[in-house]
Amino acid sequence: MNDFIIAPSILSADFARLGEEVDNVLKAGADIIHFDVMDNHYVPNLTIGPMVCKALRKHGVTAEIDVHLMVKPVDRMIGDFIEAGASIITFHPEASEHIDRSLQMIKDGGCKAGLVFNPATPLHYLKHVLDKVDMVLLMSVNPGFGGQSFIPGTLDKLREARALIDASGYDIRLEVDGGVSEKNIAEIARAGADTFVAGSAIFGKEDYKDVIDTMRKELASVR
Ligand SMILES: O=C(CO)[C@@H](O)[C@H](O)COP(=O)(O)O
Ligand SMILES: [Fe+2]
Repeated sequence: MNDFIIAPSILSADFARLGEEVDNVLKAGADIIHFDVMDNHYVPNLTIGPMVCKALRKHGVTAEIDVHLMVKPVDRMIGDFIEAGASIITFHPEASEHIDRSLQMIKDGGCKAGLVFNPATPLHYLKHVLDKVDMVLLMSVNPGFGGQSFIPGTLDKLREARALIDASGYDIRLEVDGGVSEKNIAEIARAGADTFVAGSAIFGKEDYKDVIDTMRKELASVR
């Protein structure tokens, strides 16, 4: 896997041609697929569930599927996504009654586990579960919709999260989600992110390879 991971969010893909869209974006150089699950309860939008994840696997997708759960309660969905072929499952700490248990359920199912932090959610939820976390995802927009603008304060939070992860000694990826594009990806990487979710910036363009190549060129200037 690349040092920097580009994870297109299929929220901005054409759902009527989802299998083809995923194939195309992977062929264009994406590393993994970001899969946004919204329940119209934890967030004010409704998207896709485990059946769609399973369908992508059946279609032949072998890349990692990074499932971002924006649902409450969380635990009921974890088993279904493990069974559906998820590779990484992340959830928001406010949406789980028992964060340690939810993380353990994901790990027991053989998936990588992660916590997602909304722009105003403090990082302290991490402190006692660092050993169970493979991914820290910082939201750089309020969750619920694609196509929003990157909240600049996320850069400081990324620096804080990077320091915390490095000090922990654990192998934890730092992902950022919301308003990421070829224009700001280098600055975001310099703040400490290594995994980049981008929905509208990729699927909003005709040529996915061109955007992903530009993102990689920008990232190459960072390291
Ligand atoms: O989780 C979410 C939104 O809640 C994201 O994954 C969005 O889908 C990102 O879309 P862009 O901001 O990149 O358009
Ligand atoms: Fe997401």
